[in-house]
Amino acid sequence: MQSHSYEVTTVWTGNTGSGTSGYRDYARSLEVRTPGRETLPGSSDPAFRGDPTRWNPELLLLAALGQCHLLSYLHACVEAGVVVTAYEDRAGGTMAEDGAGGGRFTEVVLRPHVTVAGPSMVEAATAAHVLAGERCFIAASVAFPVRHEPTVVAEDGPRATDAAAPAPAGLAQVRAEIDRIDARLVGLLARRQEQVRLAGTLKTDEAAVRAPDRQAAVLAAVRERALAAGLDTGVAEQVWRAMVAGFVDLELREHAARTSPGS
Ligand SMILES: O=C(O)C(=O)C[C@]1(C(=O)O)C=C[C@@H](O)C=C1
Repeated sequence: MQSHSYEVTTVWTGNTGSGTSGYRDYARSLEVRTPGRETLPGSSDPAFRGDPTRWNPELLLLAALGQCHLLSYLHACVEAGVVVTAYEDRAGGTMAEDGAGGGRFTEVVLRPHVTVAGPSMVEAATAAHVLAGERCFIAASVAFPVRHEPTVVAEDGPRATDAAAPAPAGLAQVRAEIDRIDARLVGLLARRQEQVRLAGTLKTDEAAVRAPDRQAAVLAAVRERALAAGLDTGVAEQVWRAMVAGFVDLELREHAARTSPGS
């Protein structure tokens, strides 16, 4: 498992001369610094004597969740073949005080408004928010629900009748694109094969190689992804069944070679 480390420096800049001699005697100003970035002016929420022109921790928490969802979402859209052309999120959060000096966020709602290149992408673009929500590292790290109220629209005008739109592609052009996609798929399958081979070396017998439960889990996951991406689930299932059968055969051949007498 890969891990990543982060560091920021937070410096209080609000000593007005007498330090924290009294609740009203100091400013809440601070600076958040990290090498190579602009310094972020921070403060507390104005409800707690903060400066309304600076970033408070509550806003930064919303900003972290909003950024993280945006970035996870764009990636999920690439995988789903969805072309996003604009994204704007208006996130809101509720923090409740507990009456004893503490408090906690009870909920954050993200309201991303997304524009995609064409009407055929709207459904998959809406579904991609679910995957993005699951993958967002920051949402996965907080102890309150992060809800999504997304809206997705397609860019104006039916593309095919758009005067500026390119002429419909001929069969040769379409086939050239299919060939390019196939070339990428072959590369991905070669990478998959490496991992499958590795898995095979970690298995002790034929039953473990066949692993029907794992095959069912792979198919179920692919079905969900296909639904989210707008890929026909029947096509996805046929392709994956055939592909996994091929890899099981490969693993069985290699397993037999490893365990045959004299090998
Ligand atoms: O996950 C594994 O154990 C694999 O070996 C990979 C794989 C696959 O191609 O997805 C191949 C053989 C198993 O029957 C199950 C799944």
